Amino acid sequence: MEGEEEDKNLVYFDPPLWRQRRSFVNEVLRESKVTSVVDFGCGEGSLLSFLIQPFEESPITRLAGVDINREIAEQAVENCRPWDHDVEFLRLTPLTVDIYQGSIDIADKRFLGFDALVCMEVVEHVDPPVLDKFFDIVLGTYKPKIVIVTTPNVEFNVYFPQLKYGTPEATLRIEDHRFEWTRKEFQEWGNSGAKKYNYSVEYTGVGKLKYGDPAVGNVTQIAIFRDLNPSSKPLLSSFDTYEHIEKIDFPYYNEPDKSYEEILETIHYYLQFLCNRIIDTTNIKNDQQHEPNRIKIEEIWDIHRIRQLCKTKDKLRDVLRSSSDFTLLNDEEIIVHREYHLDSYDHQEEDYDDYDDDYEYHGGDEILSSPNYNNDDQNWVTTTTNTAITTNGWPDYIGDYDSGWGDEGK
Ligand SMILES: C[S@@+](CC[C@H](N)C(=O)[O-])C[C@H]1O[C@@H](n2cnc3c(N)ncnc32)[C@H](O)[C@@H]1O
Ligand SMILES: [Mg+2]
Repeated sequence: MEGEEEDKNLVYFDPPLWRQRRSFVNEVLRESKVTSVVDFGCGEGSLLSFLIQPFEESPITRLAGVDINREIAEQAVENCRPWDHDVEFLRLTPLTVDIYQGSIDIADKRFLGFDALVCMEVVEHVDPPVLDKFFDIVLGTYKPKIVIVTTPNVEFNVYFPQLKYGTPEATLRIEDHRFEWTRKEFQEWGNSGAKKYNYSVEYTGVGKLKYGDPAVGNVTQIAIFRDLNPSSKPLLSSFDTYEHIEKIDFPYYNEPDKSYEEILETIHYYLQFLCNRIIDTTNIKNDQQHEPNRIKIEEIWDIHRIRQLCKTKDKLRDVLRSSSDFTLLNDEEIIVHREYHLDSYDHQEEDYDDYDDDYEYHGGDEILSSPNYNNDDQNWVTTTTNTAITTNGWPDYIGDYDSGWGDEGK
């Protein structure tokens, strides 16, 4: 920018480090297609709440967090509760979140069988006798498919002058740290566990400075362990228990399957708006190529209610194929052989009436219906909007709060 000199000595991370860490973990879990995740040393639930995502974005159905500090674990419970929009826009799959108070040097039977375990910025906070048990419990006993451990990279401390890294007066990033490892130390520790319990391990990290020396590495170092022998038996056979604080059940959509005819009726209902460009779910309004009766499958799929009814895009295609009102041009587009006259359309009032109470929590037996509009009958809510408001990450104020030990890499 003109007139502004960028301060090349500034230590800040863009995006903020807390976001880089959580996003990285989320990406790895997603690529690994895990459906259940334990957060070991979960703190106030920063990662857990980040992993609570709209149903179409994440296959995770089971989350658990454990922290040694009761108050902090109770905070995690509060941060992982469903929001109003989780009730308004129901997930297609169930999701439960269990929060426990307990220490990571204790094995609890209920933690066997999870796909993934994450231990983010925790190992450097525990004393040697606790850390000594880490691999026996995590890789030897819980044996998840994938384990992600993050911890500070002490070599990066050269960028925090106040820590006097490399001098006899060197201090750690925060007082509670028992140690901060070099990359070599972290890798020796990780390799020992991987070798003992037949896991592969790869090392990476997040958080680099724009003008920093790449040789110093990332501010946060990360190990990813993957089980090479999933059929081996758990090492420990005696278990203790963490104290269960709360089980949080997310409401989800579990209406019994509807017939093709019923689904088609709903599809026509939405198509009248799509064809007349009253709602536009994919922002193709300005696409000059667009013909009114030529609709992309993606546009129909973007409608929350259609996803509830069809569950998969393939089923949506099947339903469309079953009707002579449509020709599928390819797998991605249809031609609609019907004219919709909006003036004569009679609003589906009965659905509105049911709107407020027509949902239920996981486990009940009432049928769910989550119409895809809000209480204002003029105001149609498309999934594009919907996704934006159902992203269950941190509210901004928690992001700010978190930056205390996030942005500085602590
Ligand atoms: C720096 S915080 C990290 C929290 C969280 N993983 C995150 O990244 O947002 C370290 C957490 O580890 C927890 N902790 C420390 N020792 C523990 C132990 N032995 N067992 C379980 N949690 C522990 C602390 O209470 C604290 O919440
Ligand atoms: Mg720390």
